[in-house]
Amino acid sequence: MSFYEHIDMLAEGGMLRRLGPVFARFVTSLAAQGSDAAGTPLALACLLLSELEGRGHSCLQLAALADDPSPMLGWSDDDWPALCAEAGALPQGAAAWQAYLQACPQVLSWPGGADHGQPLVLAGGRLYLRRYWSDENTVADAVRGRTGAGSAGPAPALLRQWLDRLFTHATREGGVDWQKIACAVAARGGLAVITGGPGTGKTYTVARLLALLFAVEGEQAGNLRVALAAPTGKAAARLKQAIDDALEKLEVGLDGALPLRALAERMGGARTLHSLLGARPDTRAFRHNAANPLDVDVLIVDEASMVHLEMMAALLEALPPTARLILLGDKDQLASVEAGSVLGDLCHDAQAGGYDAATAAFVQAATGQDIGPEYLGHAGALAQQTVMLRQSRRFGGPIGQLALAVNQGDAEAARAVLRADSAGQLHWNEAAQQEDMLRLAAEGYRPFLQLVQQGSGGHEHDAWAAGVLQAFESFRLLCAVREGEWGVTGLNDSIAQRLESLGLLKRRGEWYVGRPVMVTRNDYATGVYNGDIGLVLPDPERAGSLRVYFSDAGKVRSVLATRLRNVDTAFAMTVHKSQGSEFSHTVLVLPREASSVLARELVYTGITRARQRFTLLTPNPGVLPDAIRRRTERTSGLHSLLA
Ligand SMILES: Nc1ncnc2c1ncn2[C@@H]1O[C@H](COP(=O)(O)OP(=O)(O)OP(=O)(O)O)[C@@H](O)[C@H]1O
Repeated sequence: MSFYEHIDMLAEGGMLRRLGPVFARFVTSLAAQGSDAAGTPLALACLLLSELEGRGHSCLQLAALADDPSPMLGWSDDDWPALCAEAGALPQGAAAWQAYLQACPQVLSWPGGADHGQPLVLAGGRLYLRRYWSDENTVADAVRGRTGAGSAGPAPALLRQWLDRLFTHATREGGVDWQKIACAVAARGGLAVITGGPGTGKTYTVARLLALLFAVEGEQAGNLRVALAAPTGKAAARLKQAIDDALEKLEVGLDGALPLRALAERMGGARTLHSLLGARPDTRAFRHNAANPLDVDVLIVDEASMVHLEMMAALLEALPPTARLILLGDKDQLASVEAGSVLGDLCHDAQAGGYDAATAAFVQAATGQDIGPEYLGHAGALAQQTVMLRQSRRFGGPIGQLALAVNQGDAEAARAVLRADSAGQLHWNEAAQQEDMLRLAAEGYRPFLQLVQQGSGGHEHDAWAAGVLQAFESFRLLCAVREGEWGVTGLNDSIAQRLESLGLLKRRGEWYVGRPVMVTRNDYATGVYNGDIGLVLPDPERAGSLRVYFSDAGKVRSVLATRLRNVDTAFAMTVHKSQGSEFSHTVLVLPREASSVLARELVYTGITRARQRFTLLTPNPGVLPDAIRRRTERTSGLHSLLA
């Protein structure tokens, strides 16, 4: 078999993205040497690069080409050696690959090479698709510009005066109040990254930061343009609600010293990043960019772990240099579905701290606190603007212990927590059958479906729909994979069948009352975005017609069902798509077979979606320790660019 026949066959069999062979042929053909037999080392590199891009990596380390990337790709042991043999004489080792690629006319060697718009870029021992190379540089340049020397903020004494009033709770974080430090640090620069697990007070902190920024503005506070955003509508709505509530309480706590409620009202709603940047149909370009920047002084972005590289680059480009950016998120969660692991890369030093003497002195002056010696060091400028919140206020119980054990990669501890008595908060069905899953789903979805069946009963239709949407949020079934016996696609169908057999649903064709749907593609005409979740309910205006109801920044919005084209049923959804949401009872279903996608970050993200109850279903209990031990590594050059 020839190299190209082999890769076509792998693509046919689903082992490779279909794009890979097409891309490999396209790039090799550019140098007019592209008969199917020629240029195969480059074709091999393109194939691997395309495959990795599809799995969220922003580039390819040449070392991976020189080694066997099969474990990273989850391939069988035979395919890579076979492809290498078919590709002919290959460069041996990373240095030889470097020399070979540098000589290819399709590759821009950076720095130093002449730029003719080549599709590939070789930089720092990494091979990139040009787009990601450019995005990584945009992000790195913007981060450097926003964290470099010269960023001046209000005087530490002024910060101290307000911070002492805003943080009146006793310090509980082992003597260091990281929340207060986060506020001080964020107030002094053009960029701050605040990371922490669920319930560590990211929103609590950012509400106080806003109050602080308003306070130091004095009489000009009303002119401060603040924007709140998140990758999904749901996360945006949660952020807005939490900030409004916190500012309202703070105004009372400060005896009216700051008109925080009025300022919160002026801020307006929170938006998705797509809508903030002005996404347009049929183009990747946004309405807001460097030439038409966003009209903001402070931008707060929640759930930043979900923001992919391309979006972060677009956001930073559209942000005026004078504006302050605050990124909030949990660095340990799954990275974005699309390429990049931006928050993880930005938080490289967050755990260790690495604060230098200047930061320590500033923190002492602005908060009255000493950063413990264990957190001092010489990390870079970004680390000086990064704070990790370390104590969970909401997650102290068994769910929190489980999340911690998983995050630390301690499979034994995770098993022990799961098996211990947790007063009903944790449950592990170690040898789950489909029937167990169906029983749980019926029990979990019954309350919302009963509300649906009761109908609005003469009440205001939108208020009723809001209640149904809220009831739907109390339970969710999350899967690790899409396909197979324990994947989203099959489970959705079986759950719908079960609910129908129990008389909770009446399915008639694709659209039926009570069907939860997840939008799978941005649709600008109807204003729904990838990841939005809605419920199919009757149209109050037209008998027999159905609408899909979405919760949008605290309000209810609906779209005629037949206008939505790209949706999936969402009784079961992937852990990836559940990011940014929390449910009272979350059920995580792992598949029977271990795989490269089944990793620690996925299990951690699944667990931390649970507010009060977490149930784990494993048809094969052995996959759990395996998943906890495996880390998802994403290749990216961002950390090196920032170092
Ligand atoms: N310093 C504090 N003192 C008292 N209560 C606090 C403090 N910090 C946070 N809380 C409370 O703990 C709970 C969790 O805080 P918050 O919602 O801000 O966490 P979070 O990190 O944003 O969580 P998530 O990632 O799940 O959104 C809230 O009820 C909040 O009011």
